[in-house]
Amino acid sequence: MATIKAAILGFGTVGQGIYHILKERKQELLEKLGVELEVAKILVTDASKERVQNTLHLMTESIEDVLAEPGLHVVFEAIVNEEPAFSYLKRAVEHKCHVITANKVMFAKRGQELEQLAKEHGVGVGYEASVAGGVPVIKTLKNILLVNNAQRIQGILNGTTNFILTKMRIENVPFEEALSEAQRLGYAEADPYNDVSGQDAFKKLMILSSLAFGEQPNWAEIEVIGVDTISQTDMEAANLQNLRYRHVAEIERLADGTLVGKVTPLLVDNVHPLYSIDDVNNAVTVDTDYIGTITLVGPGAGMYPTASVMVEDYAAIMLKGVGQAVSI
Ligand SMILES: NC(=O)C1=CN([C@@H]2O[C@H](COP(=O)(O)OP(=O)(O)OC[C@H]3O[C@@H](n4cnc5c(N)ncnc54)[C@H](OP(=O)(O)O)[C@@H]3O)[C@@H](O)[C@H]2O)C=CC1
Ligand SMILES: N[C@@H](CC=O)C(=O)O
Repeated sequence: MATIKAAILGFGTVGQGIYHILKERKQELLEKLGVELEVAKILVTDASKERVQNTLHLMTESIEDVLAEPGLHVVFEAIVNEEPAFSYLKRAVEHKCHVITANKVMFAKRGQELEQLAKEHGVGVGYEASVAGGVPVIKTLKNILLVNNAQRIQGILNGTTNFILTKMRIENVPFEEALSEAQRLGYAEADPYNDVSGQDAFKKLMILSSLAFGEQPNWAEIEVIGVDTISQTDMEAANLQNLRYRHVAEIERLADGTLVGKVTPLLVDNVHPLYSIDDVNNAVTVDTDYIGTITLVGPGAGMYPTASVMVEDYAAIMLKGVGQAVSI
């Protein structure tokens, strides 16, 4: 039986989730993939801090140390921001490792470059977790857009803001209190500005745009408005009219070929498809020419939903081969 070595970059909510799942599903992965997956290195900024029992010996603060691990086969990246994440994954790819990322800030900007590099080196890139947490929107789009053309994508792409809006509406708690709860539950970004300002949903929308339309619009032309402008008074007024606030990201290809998009709070009525999407859930609706409209719904953030789709990405690369795992 072959043992395959994995490294985890970042050991917060998502990185720890990957570690737990690889441990908990060791036997199932062995049966399904025919290999034993062993976490050989974990990269953090402070290697002296023990986050999970019996992992101190795996910790390092150096990417050189990670890449020096003999037989390293896959790198799971769950750190934050474009850099050093992109440079680390670039080096991992050049090292002939498959790379799996949850980092939408990096992937929105450098994803296409990373995929090209991976192709040249014959390794796979998984990025399901970078959009809508546990909702399998990336693999669904890859599967249906071989024949169908996407016309429009609309959705709730941020779990934290949907959680906040739901708590404010149902429990009448102030914005700040709902945000603290989202942070405690591991939904919010290290800097929650990205969630509440709409920047996190915007990056996810750009990743979907690359996949669905083969390109991204000019970022400067996309209007991005966060939920931090919504007060409890606004929420009460909406409630009285049986309307609900949703933070909606959308992008559409116009007849002249132009891509137009926006990220903004929207008041929806009870016949709108996003009306019933509460809590940390996300929803993504895709209009296509042949299938028509499909909607995917599920947890948009959190340790296990996010980490599990990263492990699924790796399993898919192992089972189907690199050609099918990388983006179309
Ligand atoms: N939380 C969620 O539900 C989801 C998160 N994501 C994405 O996954 C990524 C990780 O998120 P999350 O786990 O919540 O974040 P956390 O803040 O919980 O954890 C981040 C981890 O990355 C480490 N880290 C940060 N910068 C560096 C660096 N330069 N070098 C080495 N390690 C570094 C931190 O180390 P240290 O502990 O030493 O500070 C920490 O362990 C982000 O890109 C996020 O957008 C995607 C989908 C869902
Ligand atoms: N902070 C993000 C985490 C997942 O991408 C969110 O709340 O959606």
